[in-house]
Amino acid sequence: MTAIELRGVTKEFADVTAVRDLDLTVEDGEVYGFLGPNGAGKSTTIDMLLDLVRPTAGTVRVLGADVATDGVEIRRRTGVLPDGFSVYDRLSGRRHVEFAVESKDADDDPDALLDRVGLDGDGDRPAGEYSKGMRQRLALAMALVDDPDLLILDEPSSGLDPAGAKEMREIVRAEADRGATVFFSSHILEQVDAVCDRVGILRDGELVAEDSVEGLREAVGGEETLEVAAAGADDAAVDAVRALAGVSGVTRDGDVLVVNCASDAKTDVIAALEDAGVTVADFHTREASLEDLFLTYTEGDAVGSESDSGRSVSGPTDQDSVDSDAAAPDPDDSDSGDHDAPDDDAAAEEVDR
Ligand SMILES: Nc1ncnc2c1ncn2[C@@H]1O[C@H](COP(=O)(O)OP(=O)(O)OP(=O)(O)O)[C@@H](O)[C@H]1O
Repeated sequence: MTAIELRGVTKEFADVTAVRDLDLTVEDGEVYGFLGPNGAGKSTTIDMLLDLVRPTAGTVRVLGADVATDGVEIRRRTGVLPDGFSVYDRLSGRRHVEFAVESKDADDDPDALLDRVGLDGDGDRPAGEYSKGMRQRLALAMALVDDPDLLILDEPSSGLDPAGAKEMREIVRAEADRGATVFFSSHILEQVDAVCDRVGILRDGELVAEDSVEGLREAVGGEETLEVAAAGADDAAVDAVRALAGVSGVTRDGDVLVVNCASDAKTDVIAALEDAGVTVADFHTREASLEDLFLTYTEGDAVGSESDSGRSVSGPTDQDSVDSDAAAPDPDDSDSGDHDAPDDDAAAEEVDR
């Protein structure tokens, strides 16, 4: 069975197309890393999986059901770690987990879940005293309630220290071993390496690559990163480099141009810069890191180009938005249902983030 299936999904907010004609399939039991730079459309896609935002076009199916009509059943089987999780300051961490257990009518031991996410000993403290990383751990404990068939984690490593990020990866792997499907977003490729079966890279709302991390590496194989100290390089010089055969991306890091290119294109790069009147003070190559790989897919045309996507990128607006405080439980609201999703009749047309 497919755990997640998006077909031709587009989401437009006023003059911003956040997601564009997206086809995406995640199979049952897969760990899928959903990557992209800031503003690529990851959270919007996740909001559509949760029916917090309705697509402008296309269909969204989760766990074999239509999110628009079967939201209650889907949410019962799904654990969510939302972006920007907010806590109830005065309530203890344990009370948050208890609430998640009650809202799913489950029988998990809250202390066992707190223990699992490394919050043993902190369960009695008010969550308002928790650090950012502790809040993230708490959100994960709540997402794990009732052994969900699908875990949707939005930037789960955000705020975690390296040990916390490693523990998060171990939990993700353990959940997959149990048979759960895990879909999580990140803008850091390192965090999904070693834990994801497959990675999809989103850029300007479109899926620009989808493969295992190893497959992505192979796809850009033979590439090297050339760092050129070229203080005087203007946009025309950068464009000349970008136009060369064998060059897949150019970014600027201060006075240094970082060029992803085939190894036999290096001399052409230097020659093109010199032809453009640029004095090359120094250059060297470095091994492709995961970060380079990510940049190759997401920022290949980022330097010196006018908005090449044709997309107007403005900040979120309040237009047509509703306030959706879906992240934290409301212990005073006995009808509030799952902590991680709105009631059906409250399904938000748009989310104010
Ligand atoms: N409610 C909204 N109203 C208007 N524009 C929005 C709204 N929500 C998102 N957008 C826009 O849609 C685009 C994608 O945003 P989204 O939050 O989905 O990106 P993201 O990949 O999750 O980014 P980040 O990594 O920074 O969280 C951005 O241009 C953003 O400004």
